[in-house]
Amino acid sequence: MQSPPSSERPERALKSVFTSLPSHISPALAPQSDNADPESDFNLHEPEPRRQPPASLISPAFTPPATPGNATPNPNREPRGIPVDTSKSTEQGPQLVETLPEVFCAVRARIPTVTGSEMFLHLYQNNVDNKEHLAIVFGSAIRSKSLDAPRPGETEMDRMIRGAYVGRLHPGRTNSRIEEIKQDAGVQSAQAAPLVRIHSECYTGETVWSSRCDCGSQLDEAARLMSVPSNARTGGVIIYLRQEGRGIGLGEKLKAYNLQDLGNDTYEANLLLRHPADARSYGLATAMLLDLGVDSCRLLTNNPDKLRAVEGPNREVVVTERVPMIPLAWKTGGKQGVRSEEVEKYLSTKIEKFGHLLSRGE
Ligand SMILES: Nc1nc2c(ncn2[C@@H]2O[C@H](COP(=O)(O)OP(=O)(O)OP(=O)(O)O)[C@@H](O)[C@H]2O)c(=O)[nH]1
Repeated sequence: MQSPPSSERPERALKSVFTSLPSHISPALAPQSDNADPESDFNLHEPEPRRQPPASLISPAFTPPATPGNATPNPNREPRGIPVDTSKSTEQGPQLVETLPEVFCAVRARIPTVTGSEMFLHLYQNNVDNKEHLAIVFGSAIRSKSLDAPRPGETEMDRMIRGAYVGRLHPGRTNSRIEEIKQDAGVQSAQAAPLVRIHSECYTGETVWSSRCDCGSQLDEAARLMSVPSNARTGGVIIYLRQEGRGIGLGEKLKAYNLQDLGNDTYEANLLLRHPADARSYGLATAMLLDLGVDSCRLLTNNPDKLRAVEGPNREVVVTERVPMIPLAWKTGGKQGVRSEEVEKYLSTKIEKFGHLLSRGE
């Protein structure tokens, strides 16, 4: 069932949630008016404010993404891309940032993974928050423009230490070979659209084994798909955004979990805490993709809001295909992935209330 556009959903849902508030929930939690509370960390109708996030939203200093899973669930049944043309969409989409943030890749390093595949971890800084957002890049042809650009006064050793080199580092190497960087950039522009996943940080699902959601196995599966030969040819990127708990932060997400144990779903729990059902934005992802030379992509997602939001306000990045993100437990008949009563409810809520493009038969 297609749910209403995201911009209409919160208010409508608020009414039904608050008219049926259980007696143990304080009426103080209810919003004071139809508009978002000006004191609130988030406003449903305004673009994300350009200021330092409150302390409660700052994620732990570094939450490393889980290493990719090492088994192939079903190599003969990889999800097939579905062509999309978001420019023809008549539905009201998600709220978009007006201008793209500025991003800057400070450093990258080669990371060999436990599966044997290799990726380059790119650490980004930006002008809208003080978090270290990451791009996990599969394949050597996708390169960051801001990383490769020469920096004043730097030596060849400086360049190699911050990862602005081509090929591989080895003991005794003395040159980052700037000319080859330019050649690589030319090759990149001729390539087909790479597979892209925009992943939002989930400390509970990726690090401390939570079975309330399938975020950890989604991250593993995205990394696995980027390494299969058909995708390895185009290269792949996982943009890892530090917007924990759909943007409400870890502390608030833990409160939401307690509200879920009290009988609310993930959607209602956010509203009871006076947050939007989904407080994320994707302007940083768009800007990071552009910095990586990716102006069209095949996007691995079921989330219709993400599909349009990642393109940016002026369709700076075009999504040519949507590749479904099928839960690993469904795909493998429960042999891999997350299985629990909670994750089933989490997935049902995504479909029924967030309008995710996923059905039980997949
Ligand atoms: N507030 C809140 N956030 C949650 C909950 N469960 C998971 N999350 C967060 O949801 C985010 C994961 O969503 P994603 O997998 O990136 O994206 P999605 O909207 O589910 O869409 P897909 O691309 O189809 O997976 C992470 O930031 C998690 O921390 C929950 O119960 N409440």
